[in-house]
Amino acid sequence: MKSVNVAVIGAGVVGSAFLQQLAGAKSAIKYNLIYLSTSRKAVYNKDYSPIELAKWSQLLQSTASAPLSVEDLVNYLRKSPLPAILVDNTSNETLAKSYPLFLKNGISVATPNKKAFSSSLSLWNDIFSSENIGLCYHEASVGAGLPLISPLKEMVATGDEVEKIEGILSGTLSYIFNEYSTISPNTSKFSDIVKVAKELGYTEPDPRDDLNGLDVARKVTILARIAGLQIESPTSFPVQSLIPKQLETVQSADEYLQKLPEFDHEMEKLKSEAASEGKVLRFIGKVDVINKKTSVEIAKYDASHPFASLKGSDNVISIQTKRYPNPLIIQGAGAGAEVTAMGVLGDVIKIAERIAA
Ligand SMILES: NC(=O)C1=CN([C@@H]2O[C@H](COP(=O)(O)OP(=O)(O)OC[C@H]3O[C@@H](n4cnc5c(N)ncnc54)[C@H](OP(=O)(O)O)[C@@H]3O)[C@@H](O)[C@H]2O)C=CC1
Ligand SMILES: N[C@@H](CC=O)C(=O)O
Ligand code: NA
Repeated sequence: MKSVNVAVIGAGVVGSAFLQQLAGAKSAIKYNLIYLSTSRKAVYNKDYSPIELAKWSQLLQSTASAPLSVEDLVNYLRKSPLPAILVDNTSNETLAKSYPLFLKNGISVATPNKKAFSSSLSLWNDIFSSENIGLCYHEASVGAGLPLISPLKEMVATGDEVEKIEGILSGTLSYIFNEYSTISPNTSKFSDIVKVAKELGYTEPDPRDDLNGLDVARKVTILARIAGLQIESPTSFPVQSLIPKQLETVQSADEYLQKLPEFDHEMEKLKSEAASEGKVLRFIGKVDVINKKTSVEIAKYDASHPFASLKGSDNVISIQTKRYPNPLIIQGAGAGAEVTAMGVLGDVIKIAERIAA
Protein backbone atom coordinates (compact mmCIF):
# COMPACT_ATOMS: atom_id res chain seq x y z
CA MET A 1 0.00 0.00 0.00
CA LYS A 2 1.32 3.45 -0.90
CA SER A 3 2.00 5.66 2.14
CA VAL A 4 2.96 9.18 3.21
CA ASN A 5 4.25 10.62 6.47
CA VAL A 6 2.23 13.48 7.95
CA ALA A 7 3.40 16.12 10.45
CA VAL A 8 0.65 18.19 12.09
CA ILE A 9 1.17 21.49 13.88
CA GLY A 10 -1.85 22.78 15.81
CA ALA A 11 -4.56 20.76 17.56
CA GLY A 12 -7.17 23.42 18.33
CA VAL A 13 -10.63 23.84 16.76
CA VAL A 14 -9.54 22.86 13.24
CA GLY A 15 -6.55 20.68 14.21
CA SER A 16 -8.52 18.33 16.45
CA ALA A 17 -11.28 17.89 13.82
CA PHE A 18 -8.56 17.28 11.22
CA LEU A 19 -6.93 14.53 13.32
CA GLN A 20 -10.30 12.85 13.81
CA GLN A 21 -11.03 12.96 10.08
CA LEU A 22 -7.50 11.73 9.24
CA ALA A 23 -8.07 8.70 11.46
CA GLY A 24 -11.13 7.78 9.37
CA ALA A 25 -9.86 8.89 5.94
CA LYS A 26 -11.31 6.82 3.11
CA SER A 27 -8.34 6.73 0.78
CA ALA A 28 -6.22 4.09 -0.94
CA ILE A 29 -3.17 5.68 0.68
CA LYS A 30 -1.87 5.10 4.21
CA TYR A 31 -1.29 8.22 6.33
CA ASN A 32 1.31 7.86 9.10
CA LEU A 33 1.22 10.63 11.69
CA ILE A 34 4.90 11.10 12.56
CA TYR A 35 4.84 14.48 14.35
CA LEU A 36 2.18 16.40 16.27
CA SER A 37 2.69 19.64 18.16
CA THR A 38 0.94 22.55 19.80
CA SER A 39 2.77 25.71 20.87
CA ARG A 40 4.33 24.05 23.90
CA LYS A 41 4.29 20.28 23.39
CA ALA A 42 5.20 17.75 20.73
CA VAL A 43 4.85 14.02 20.12
CA TYR A 44 7.18 12.26 17.70
CA ASN A 45 9.53 9.30 17.42
CA LYS A 46 13.08 9.84 16.19
CA ASP A 47 12.84 6.61 14.14
CA TYR A 48 9.70 7.89 12.34
CA SER A 49 7.49 5.13 13.74
CA PRO A 50 3.86 6.34 13.54
CA ILE A 51 1.97 7.90 16.44
CA GLU A 52 -1.28 6.09 17.29
CA LEU A 53 -3.88 8.45 15.81
CA ALA A 54 -6.72 7.35 18.10
CA LYS A 55 -4.62 8.38 21.14
CA TRP A 56 -3.29 11.72 19.89
CA SER A 57 -4.93 13.74 22.65
CA GLN A 58 -3.65 11.61 25.58
CA LEU A 59 -0.18 11.39 24.00
CA LEU A 60 -0.03 15.16 23.61
CA GLN A 61 -1.17 15.67 27.19
CA SER A 62 1.38 13.28 28.68
CA THR A 63 4.43 14.18 26.56
CA ALA A 64 7.34 16.04 28.12
CA SER A 65 8.84 16.93 24.73
CA ALA A 66 8.90 20.50 23.44
CA PRO A 67 8.17 21.30 19.77
CA LEU A 68 11.09 21.16 17.33
CA SER A 69 12.35 24.47 15.95
CA VAL A 70 11.42 25.12 12.29
CA GLU A 71 14.98 24.22 11.20
CA ASP A 72 14.95 20.95 13.19
CA LEU A 73 11.49 20.06 11.86
CA VAL A 74 12.65 20.67 8.28
CA ASN A 75 15.63 18.39 8.92
CA TYR A 76 13.44 15.72 10.53
CA LEU A 77 10.95 15.73 7.64
CA ARG A 78 13.64 16.05 4.94
CA LYS A 79 15.12 12.73 6.08
CA SER A 80 11.72 11.02 6.37
CA PRO A 81 11.81 7.56 4.74
CA LEU A 82 8.46 8.32 3.06
CA PRO A 83 7.33 11.51 1.24
CA ALA A 84 6.33 14.03 3.91
CA ILE A 85 3.42 16.47 4.23
CA LEU A 86 3.37 19.30 6.77
CA VAL A 87 -0.15 20.26 7.92
CA ASP A 88 -0.15 23.70 9.54
CA ASN A 89 -3.36 24.09 11.56
CA THR A 90 -2.21 27.25 13.35
CA SER A 91 -2.56 30.91 12.46
CA ASN A 92 1.11 31.47 13.23
CA GLU A 93 2.84 33.95 10.95
CA THR A 94 6.43 32.82 11.60
CA LEU A 95 5.57 29.26 10.63
CA ALA A 96 3.77 30.55 7.53
CA LYS A 97 6.89 32.49 6.53
CA SER A 98 8.91 29.29 6.68
CA TYR A 99 6.85 27.41 4.05
CA PRO A 100 9.41 28.17 1.29
CA LEU A 101 12.05 26.38 3.40
CA PHE A 102 9.87 23.27 3.72
CA LEU A 103 8.91 23.37 0.03
CA LYS A 104 12.52 23.80 -1.16
CA ASN A 105 13.42 20.74 0.90
CA GLY A 106 10.78 18.59 -0.80
CA ILE A 107 8.26 18.76 2.05
CA SER A 108 4.69 19.47 0.86
CA VAL A 109 2.34 21.78 2.79
CA ALA A 110 -1.45 21.68 3.34
CA THR A 111 -2.96 24.44 5.46
CA PRO A 112 -5.97 26.61 6.34
CA ASN A 113 -3.55 29.32 7.61
CA LYS A 114 -4.12 32.46 5.51
CA LYS A 115 -0.99 34.26 6.71
CA ALA A 116 1.43 32.79 4.16
CA PHE A 117 -0.73 33.59 1.15
CA SER A 118 -1.86 37.04 2.19
CA SER A 119 1.31 38.60 3.58
CA SER A 120 3.96 40.12 1.30
CA LEU A 121 3.83 39.43 -2.42
CA SER A 122 7.45 38.23 -2.26
CA LEU A 123 6.44 35.46 0.21
CA TRP A 124 3.63 34.40 -2.18
CA ASN A 125 6.16 34.26 -5.06
CA ASP A 126 8.60 32.21 -2.94
CA ILE A 127 5.86 29.73 -1.97
CA PHE A 128 4.77 29.19 -5.56
CA SER A 129 8.29 29.32 -7.07
CA SER A 130 8.76 26.74 -9.82
CA GLU A 131 12.04 25.76 -8.12
CA ASN A 132 10.23 24.29 -5.10
CA ILE A 133 10.04 20.51 -4.91
CA GLY A 134 7.17 20.21 -2.39
CA LEU A 135 3.53 20.97 -3.27
CA CYS A 136 1.48 23.63 -1.46
CA TYR A 137 -2.34 23.43 -1.18
CA HIS A 138 -4.48 25.86 0.81
CA GLU A 139 -8.14 25.31 -0.11
CA ALA A 140 -9.38 26.05 3.43
CA SER A 141 -7.65 29.45 3.54
CA VAL A 142 -10.75 30.96 1.83
CA GLY A 143 -14.31 29.75 2.43
CA ALA A 144 -13.11 26.89 4.70
CA GLY A 145 -13.93 23.60 2.89
CA LEU A 146 -15.96 25.24 0.10
CA PRO A 147 -14.39 24.41 -3.29
CA LEU A 148 -13.10 27.84 -4.23
CA ILE A 149 -9.30 28.03 -4.50
CA SER A 150 -9.04 24.84 -6.53
CA PRO A 151 -11.68 25.71 -9.18
CA LEU A 152 -10.43 29.31 -9.38
CA LYS A 153 -6.86 28.10 -10.01
CA GLU A 154 -8.20 25.69 -12.66
CA MET A 155 -10.12 28.47 -14.42
CA VAL A 156 -6.98 30.61 -14.60
CA ALA A 157 -4.72 27.69 -15.60
CA THR A 158 -7.04 26.76 -18.47
CA GLY A 159 -7.10 30.29 -19.87
CA ASP A 160 -10.28 31.79 -18.44
CA GLU A 161 -10.07 35.45 -17.40
CA VAL A 162 -11.50 36.45 -14.04
CA GLU A 163 -13.32 39.80 -14.18
CA LYS A 164 -14.94 40.19 -10.77
CA ILE A 165 -15.19 38.27 -7.48
CA GLU A 166 -17.41 39.45 -4.69
CA GLY A 167 -19.18 38.05 -1.71
CA ILE A 168 -19.45 37.33 1.96
CA LEU A 169 -16.10 35.78 2.79
CA SER A 170 -16.19 35.64 6.58
CA GLY A 171 -18.06 32.89 8.41
CA THR A 172 -17.87 34.95 11.58
CA LEU A 173 -19.20 38.17 10.06
CA SER A 174 -21.78 36.26 8.04
CA TYR A 175 -23.09 34.63 11.24
CA ILE A 176 -22.99 37.91 13.17
CA PHE A 177 -24.89 39.95 10.57
CA ASN A 178 -27.30 37.12 9.66
CA GLU A 179 -28.30 37.02 13.34
CA TYR A 180 -28.07 40.75 14.07
CA SER A 181 -29.36 42.57 10.99
CA THR A 182 -32.45 40.60 10.00
CA ILE A 183 -35.36 41.31 7.68
CA SER A 184 -37.84 41.10 10.59
CA PRO A 185 -36.82 43.30 13.55
CA ASN A 186 -35.00 41.70 16.51
CA THR A 187 -33.55 42.92 19.81
CA SER A 188 -30.24 41.02 19.73
CA LYS A 189 -27.14 42.81 20.96
CA PHE A 190 -24.11 42.96 18.65
CA SER A 191 -21.66 42.15 21.47
CA ASP A 192 -23.63 39.04 22.54
CA ILE A 193 -23.59 37.65 18.99
CA VAL A 194 -19.82 38.25 18.66
CA LYS A 195 -19.31 36.08 21.78
CA VAL A 196 -21.50 33.28 20.37
CA ALA A 197 -19.55 33.34 17.06
CA LYS A 198 -16.36 32.76 19.06
CA GLU A 199 -17.96 29.94 21.08
CA LEU A 200 -19.10 28.25 17.85
CA GLY A 201 -15.46 28.13 16.64
CA TYR A 202 -16.02 30.52 13.69
CA THR A 203 -13.66 33.31 14.73
CA GLU A 204 -9.92 33.53 14.40
CA PRO A 205 -8.07 32.62 17.62
CA ASP A 206 -8.30 36.39 18.34
CA PRO A 207 -11.80 37.53 17.19
CA ARG A 208 -10.49 41.06 16.63
CA ASP A 209 -8.78 39.68 13.50
CA ASP A 210 -12.29 39.08 12.10
CA LEU A 211 -13.95 42.22 13.43
CA ASN A 212 -11.22 44.55 12.12
CA GLY A 213 -11.82 43.32 8.55
CA LEU A 214 -8.32 41.88 8.24
CA ASP A 215 -9.48 38.26 7.87
CA VAL A 216 -11.67 39.24 4.90
CA ALA A 217 -8.86 41.46 3.55
CA ARG A 218 -6.54 38.43 3.66
CA LYS A 219 -9.08 36.34 1.72
CA VAL A 220 -9.58 39.13 -0.81
CA THR A 221 -5.78 39.29 -1.22
CA ILE A 222 -5.57 35.54 -1.87
CA LEU A 223 -8.43 35.52 -4.41
CA ALA A 224 -7.13 38.64 -6.15
CA ARG A 225 -3.62 37.19 -6.47
CA ILE A 226 -4.97 33.96 -7.98
CA ALA A 227 -7.06 36.08 -10.36
CA GLY A 228 -3.86 37.83 -11.47
CA LEU A 229 -3.65 41.05 -9.44
CA GLN A 230 -0.31 41.87 -7.81
CA ILE A 231 -1.68 42.81 -4.36
CA GLU A 232 1.23 43.95 -2.19
CA SER A 233 -0.46 43.18 1.17
CA PRO A 234 -3.90 42.99 2.85
CA THR A 235 -3.39 46.51 4.17
CA SER A 236 -2.64 48.02 0.76
CA PHE A 237 -6.34 48.66 -0.07
CA PRO A 238 -9.40 50.06 1.74
CA VAL A 239 -10.60 47.85 4.61
CA GLN A 240 -13.45 48.88 6.93
CA SER A 241 -12.96 47.91 10.57
CA LEU A 242 -15.85 47.13 12.95
CA ILE A 243 -13.71 47.68 16.06
CA PRO A 244 -14.82 50.81 17.93
CA LYS A 245 -12.06 53.47 17.93
CA GLN A 246 -11.73 53.34 21.75
CA LEU A 247 -11.12 49.56 21.66
CA GLU A 248 -8.47 49.62 18.95
CA THR A 249 -5.66 49.71 21.48
CA VAL A 250 -6.93 47.29 24.17
CA GLN A 251 -4.34 44.68 25.10
CA SER A 252 -6.21 41.39 24.91
CA ALA A 253 -9.11 39.68 23.13
CA ASP A 254 -10.74 39.13 26.53
CA GLU A 255 -10.63 42.85 27.37
CA TYR A 256 -12.09 43.65 23.92
CA LEU A 257 -14.99 41.19 24.43
CA GLN A 258 -15.60 42.50 27.94
CA LYS A 259 -15.79 46.16 26.86
CA LEU A 260 -17.67 45.62 23.58
CA PRO A 261 -21.19 45.95 25.14
CA GLU A 262 -20.39 49.62 25.92
CA PHE A 263 -20.34 50.26 22.15
CA ASP A 264 -23.43 48.31 21.07
CA HIS A 265 -25.21 51.61 20.31
CA GLU A 266 -22.75 52.36 17.44
CA MET A 267 -23.71 49.25 15.48
CA GLU A 268 -27.37 49.68 16.52
CA LYS A 269 -27.35 53.07 14.73
CA LEU A 270 -26.11 51.51 11.46
CA LYS A 271 -28.63 48.68 11.76
CA SER A 272 -31.60 51.03 12.32
CA GLU A 273 -30.52 53.30 9.45
CA ALA A 274 -30.47 50.25 7.14
CA ALA A 275 -33.81 48.99 8.52
CA SER A 276 -35.46 52.39 7.90
CA GLU A 277 -34.58 51.91 4.19
CA GLY A 278 -35.92 48.32 4.27
CA LYS A 279 -32.32 47.00 4.09
CA VAL A 280 -29.97 44.77 6.08
CA LEU A 281 -26.22 45.06 6.78
CA ARG A 282 -23.70 42.60 5.34
CA PHE A 283 -19.87 42.58 5.31
CA ILE A 284 -18.49 42.27 1.79
CA GLY A 285 -15.16 41.63 0.02
CA LYS A 286 -14.71 42.72 -3.61
CA VAL A 287 -12.10 42.06 -6.29
CA ASP A 288 -12.55 44.09 -9.47
CA VAL A 289 -9.89 42.62 -11.75
CA ILE A 290 -10.70 44.81 -14.75
CA ASN A 291 -10.23 48.06 -12.79
CA LYS A 292 -7.52 46.52 -10.54
CA LYS A 293 -9.43 47.45 -7.36
CA THR A 294 -10.05 45.53 -4.15
CA SER A 295 -12.07 46.52 -1.09
CA VAL A 296 -13.62 45.26 2.16
CA GLU A 297 -16.65 47.07 3.56
CA ILE A 298 -19.98 46.95 5.32
CA ALA A 299 -22.85 47.35 2.81
CA LYS A 300 -26.66 47.62 2.84
CA TYR A 301 -28.80 45.17 0.87
CA ASP A 302 -32.51 45.08 0.04
CA ALA A 303 -34.49 42.36 1.78
CA SER A 304 -34.99 40.70 -1.62
CA HIS A 305 -31.22 40.42 -2.30
CA PRO A 306 -29.80 36.85 -1.94
CA PHE A 307 -27.22 38.11 0.62
CA ALA A 308 -30.10 39.25 2.89
CA SER A 309 -31.46 35.72 3.36
CA LEU A 310 -28.13 34.00 4.09
CA LYS A 311 -28.12 31.60 7.07
CA GLY A 312 -25.65 30.59 9.78
CA SER A 313 -21.96 31.00 8.94
CA ASP A 314 -22.59 30.67 5.19
CA ASN A 315 -20.21 32.30 2.75
CA VAL A 316 -21.46 33.23 -0.69
CA ILE A 317 -19.01 34.04 -3.45
CA SER A 318 -19.83 35.16 -6.97
CA ILE A 319 -17.13 34.71 -9.62
CA GLN A 320 -17.61 36.44 -12.95
CA THR A 321 -15.24 35.44 -15.75
CA LYS A 322 -15.07 35.56 -19.56
CA ARG A 323 -16.49 32.01 -19.62
CA TYR A 324 -19.00 32.68 -16.84
CA PRO A 325 -20.55 36.09 -17.69
CA ASN A 326 -23.47 34.98 -15.52
CA PRO A 327 -21.41 34.54 -12.37
CA LEU A 328 -20.62 31.19 -10.84
CA ILE A 329 -22.06 31.19 -7.32
CA ILE A 330 -20.49 29.14 -4.52
CA GLN A 331 -22.37 29.06 -1.22
CA GLY A 332 -22.21 27.12 2.04
CA ALA A 333 -20.72 27.09 5.53
CA GLY A 334 -17.53 29.14 5.43
CA ALA A 335 -16.24 28.49 8.96
CA GLY A 336 -16.37 25.82 11.66
CA ALA A 337 -14.24 22.88 12.69
CA GLU A 338 -15.66 20.10 10.50
CA VAL A 339 -15.94 21.97 7.20
CA THR A 340 -12.49 23.52 7.58
CA ALA A 341 -10.83 20.23 8.52
CA MET A 342 -12.49 18.68 5.47
CA GLY A 343 -10.82 21.26 3.22
CA VAL A 344 -7.42 20.56 4.81
CA LEU A 345 -7.77 16.77 4.64
CA GLY A 346 -8.99 17.04 1.03
CA ASP A 347 -5.71 18.84 0.22
CA VAL A 348 -3.65 16.22 2.10
CA ILE A 349 -5.32 13.48 0.04
CA LYS A 350 -4.70 15.38 -3.23
CA ILE A 351 -1.02 15.85 -2.33
CA ALA A 352 -0.68 12.21 -1.21
CA GLU A 353 -2.17 10.99 -4.51
CA ARG A 354 0.71 12.78 -6.27
CA ILE A 355 3.63 11.93 -3.98
CA ALA A 356 2.86 8.73 -2.00
CA ALA A 357 5.47 5.95 -2.31
N1 LIG B 1 -12.03 28.08 12.81
C1 LIG B 1 -12.44 28.15 11.53
O1 LIG B 1 -13.64 28.08 11.22
C2 LIG B 1 -11.46 28.33 10.45
C3 LIG B 1 -10.11 28.45 10.71
N2 LIG B 1 -9.22 28.62 9.70
C4 LIG B 1 -7.81 28.73 10.03
O2 LIG B 1 -7.40 27.55 10.71
C5 LIG B 1 -6.29 27.87 11.55
C6 LIG B 1 -6.53 27.29 12.94
O3 LIG B 1 -7.67 27.91 13.50
P1 LIG B 1 -8.33 27.34 14.85
O4 LIG B 1 -8.19 25.87 14.88
O5 LIG B 1 -9.67 27.95 14.93
O6 LIG B 1 -7.35 27.98 15.96
P2 LIG B 1 -7.15 27.50 17.49
O7 LIG B 1 -6.69 28.70 18.22
O8 LIG B 1 -8.33 26.75 17.96
O9 LIG B 1 -5.94 26.45 17.40
C7 LIG B 1 -4.63 26.82 17.07
C8 LIG B 1 -3.71 25.67 17.40
O10 LIG B 1 -2.41 26.01 16.91
C9 LIG B 1 -1.46 25.86 17.98
N3 LIG B 1 -0.39 26.81 17.77
C10 LIG B 1 -0.47 28.15 17.74
N4 LIG B 1 0.75 28.67 17.51
C11 LIG B 1 1.60 27.63 17.41
C12 LIG B 1 2.99 27.51 17.18
N5 LIG B 1 3.76 28.58 17.02
N6 LIG B 1 3.54 26.27 17.14
C13 LIG B 1 2.78 25.18 17.33
N7 LIG B 1 1.46 25.22 17.54
C14 LIG B 1 0.88 26.43 17.58
C15 LIG B 1 -2.25 26.10 19.23
O11 LIG B 1 -1.57 25.53 20.33
P3 LIG B 1 -1.76 26.12 21.84
O12 LIG B 1 -3.14 25.73 22.22
O13 LIG B 1 -0.68 25.46 22.60
O14 LIG B 1 -1.58 27.60 21.69
C16 LIG B 1 -3.56 25.37 18.88
O15 LIG B 1 -3.41 23.99 19.06
C17 LIG B 1 -6.14 29.39 11.51
O16 LIG B 1 -5.12 29.73 10.60
C18 LIG B 1 -7.49 29.87 10.98
O17 LIG B 1 -7.41 31.07 10.26
C19 LIG B 1 -9.59 28.65 8.39
C20 LIG B 1 -10.90 28.50 8.04
C21 LIG B 1 -11.95 28.38 9.05
N1 LIG C 1 -12.46 33.43 11.13
C1 LIG C 1 -12.67 32.97 9.80
C2 LIG C 1 -12.43 31.50 9.75
C3 LIG C 1 -12.30 31.02 8.38
O1 LIG C 1 -11.49 31.46 7.59
C4 LIG C 1 -14.10 33.26 9.36
O2 LIG C 1 -14.89 33.62 10.22
O3 LIG C 1 -14.40 33.14 8.17
NA1 NA D 1 -12.17 26.81 0.35
